[in-house]
Amino acid sequence: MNVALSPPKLFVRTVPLRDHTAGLVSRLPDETPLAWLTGDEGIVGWGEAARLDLGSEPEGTAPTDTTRFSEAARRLNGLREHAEIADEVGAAGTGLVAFGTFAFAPTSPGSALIVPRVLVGRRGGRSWLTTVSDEPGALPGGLPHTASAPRPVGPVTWTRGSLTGDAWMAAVADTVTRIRAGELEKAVLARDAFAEADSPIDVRTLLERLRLRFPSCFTFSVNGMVGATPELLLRREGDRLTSLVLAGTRPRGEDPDGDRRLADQLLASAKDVDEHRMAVDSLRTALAPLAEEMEVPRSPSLLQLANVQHLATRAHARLSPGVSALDAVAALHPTAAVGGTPTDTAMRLIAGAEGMDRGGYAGPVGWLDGAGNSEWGIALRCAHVDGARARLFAGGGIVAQSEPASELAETESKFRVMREALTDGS
Ligand SMILES: C=C(O[C@H]1C=CC=C(C(=O)O)[C@@H]1O)C(=O)O
Repeated sequence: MNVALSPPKLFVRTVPLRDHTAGLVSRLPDETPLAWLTGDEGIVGWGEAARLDLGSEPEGTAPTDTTRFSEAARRLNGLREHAEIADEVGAAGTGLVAFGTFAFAPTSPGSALIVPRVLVGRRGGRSWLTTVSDEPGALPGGLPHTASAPRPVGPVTWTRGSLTGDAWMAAVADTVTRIRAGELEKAVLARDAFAEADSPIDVRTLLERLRLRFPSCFTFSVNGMVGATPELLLRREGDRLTSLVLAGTRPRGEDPDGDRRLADQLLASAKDVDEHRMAVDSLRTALAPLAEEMEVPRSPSLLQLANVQHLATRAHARLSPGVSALDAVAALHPTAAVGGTPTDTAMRLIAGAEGMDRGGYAGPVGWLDGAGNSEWGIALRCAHVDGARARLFAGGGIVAQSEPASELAETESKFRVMREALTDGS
């Protein structure tokens, strides 16, 4: 684990921004853009006023170890205590904001919190600009640059992932056998795929395509992880927590009748309802010790996206005094929508069966401000983008009735999100 040096003193200023016309993505320069967007709203940032890299734990560490989250909280508090903040807006996402991404497994590298030099936000008809400087009085009152236009991605070459389709289906079959033998109830198995463009991928192009095609999802870019996830691990506003649990999937139909048939099948499928129930149970169990009140609907509803439809449960809770967003993230991750049931057994199975390290895939991704407001998605429908290369991820929940070929098809539907973002219009 990194040992924190004395945190830098940051001078933070948030001012209202009068120009509401420009889209948030169009504000971004092309280098290492930070983003959390829902449709036209959200926050974007660039530059690094502070970067907290959180180390990985040694092999053999318990798969549910939460050191990276407590380390993040401790170091972020250090930054906040030293910061001088002048916030003229005072809304969720103003003042000292950090974007973050956490690895799925405690032993994987890549967890980091980043405080951008510049942040632009928009929500509910208000826009704001936050600038972060190391010197008092050095804060610009307006936007410090004009962004260049996003570049098209160009031709992309695809190569297969860590496992072939057949090897991955064999891993699913083996998992089903272990589930039927009573070793566990559910495990979520994922696969990867690689794309290589002929020049560095402009993340802003991906962000714009993703937010337009998936306006109800959370389109993100943090530390190389880029995607549009439908799954909200948690939103914290004051003492209120909201979570959107997803598990259970069908593709979208070719026409309205076919689509409705697939939706009805999903809602009536004992296999999918059971898979979903386990994800909701894992949230309820993790949240109970942190919450004074909890409201979790008894049965799931339907969430339809451009590529797939899911069983969905929106849960609400009032957090007990003193429970921070990162406390809740540490408690909730990994839900059984990305891990399994029981969690520990599923995490060990995942580490052995997938033939790859998930990195930030299926880990928490999001942001938090100094007032405790925060949004964290589960990094799904995403890729790790590094220069001209992108590594895509997709997975599915495996239960006793799962069939390897349909699970493989489901991962293909989920890969479409990033495949199309990388190839649309080129
Ligand atoms: C693991 C993924 O999706 C999860 C979220 C929604 C539905 C899921 C499912 O039906 O298997 C998964 O639990 C993924 O997109 O890679």
